[in-house]
Amino acid sequence: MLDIEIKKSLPGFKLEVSFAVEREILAILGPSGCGKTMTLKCIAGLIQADEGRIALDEKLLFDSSSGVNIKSRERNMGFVFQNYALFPHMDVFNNIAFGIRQLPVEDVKEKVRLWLQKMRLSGLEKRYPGQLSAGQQQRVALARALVSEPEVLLLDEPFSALDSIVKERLEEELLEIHEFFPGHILFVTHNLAEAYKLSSKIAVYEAGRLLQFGEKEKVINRPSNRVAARLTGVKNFLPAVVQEVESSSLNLELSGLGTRLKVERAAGEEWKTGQVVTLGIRPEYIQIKDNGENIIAVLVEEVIEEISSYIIRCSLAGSGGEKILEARIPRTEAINLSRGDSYQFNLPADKIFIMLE
Ligand SMILES: Nc1ncnc2c1ncn2[C@@H]1O[C@H](COP(=O)(O)OP(=O)(O)OP(=O)(O)O)[C@@H](O)[C@H]1O
Repeated sequence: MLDIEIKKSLPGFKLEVSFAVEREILAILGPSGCGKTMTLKCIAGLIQADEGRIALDEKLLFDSSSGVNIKSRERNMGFVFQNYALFPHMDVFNNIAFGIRQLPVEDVKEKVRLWLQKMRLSGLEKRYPGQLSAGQQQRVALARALVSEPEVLLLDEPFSALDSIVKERLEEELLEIHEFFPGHILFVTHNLAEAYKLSSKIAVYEAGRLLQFGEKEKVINRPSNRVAARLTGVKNFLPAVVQEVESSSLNLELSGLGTRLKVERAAGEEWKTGQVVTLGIRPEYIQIKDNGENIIAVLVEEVIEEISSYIIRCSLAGSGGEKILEARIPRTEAINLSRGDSYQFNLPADKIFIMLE
């Protein structure tokens, strides 16, 4: 287990996070400047936290209370930086060999050969970083980080500078690496789709704080608060009042509209009749349907065509254009909508989540 508790203050910025990962891929997701890179650097020992504790299984790497601070190079971690940070004056072979240069020459050759092969770099060992494509440079950076068989792989926006085809291939390679890499992988991203595709857990950051941490399904489907919801792509928030609390569901009334909606109750959540809440639903979970439960009348405000879906912005009927809902409907659904049309949406009870704010 990699167990992390970090506090670090800089002028105008404070990072305070704690979480633990267990040999899985964790995505650290959040907007620019929220402390994602700083977290990786503290874990790697490249910068020192002011307070806290970092433990890798039984081994204490950092502990401010007992003064433990293991040197970066002794932490057994591989770090891949956003801009690859390859040594420009070294060829591919020597870049990859850098972290194991203390080993006997034959061992170095064998290990580098293995990683050249694994990362599809065979034949490029004599090239310099300036003679490689961005994707090749990133594969060298990954090989360099993994050749020393680290226990932790830290990736700082590893794919952000790549075009979508190269990025997709490298994402698949990362998933393959994970199959034979027995350690922990932490990767920083501000791309929700990438976080969801690659990780099993997601940590959502905002301004140096951890807003939510957990299984990716839970983070996506049950955001803990409005900011975490927004950061994970939820567009729809509506005020409501709890009308009835049943064992596995709740009945809500949309404030100011009187529309009743049924919501599945998540395990462990306690709600009371009369409580004012905010209801949230992701645009892709809204369906076009005019019968069954949770049908809501809307007025189309805007239709945007994307490659695979229509983004439909609507106002709730009776709200005077005040309450807006956004739906993402697959283009496989034959719809013919334009601004001003009246329509009906279905908000599935198991896809709505509710929050106190
Ligand atoms: N050496 C430093 N001295 C002072 N402030 C710093 C230093 N390094 C980073 N910061 C500040 O700390 C905050 C967190 O930076 P960090 O690089 O961790 O952000 P990030 O979430 O990785 O952002 P991005 O996605 O833009 O890389 C930012 O406000 C940044 O300006």
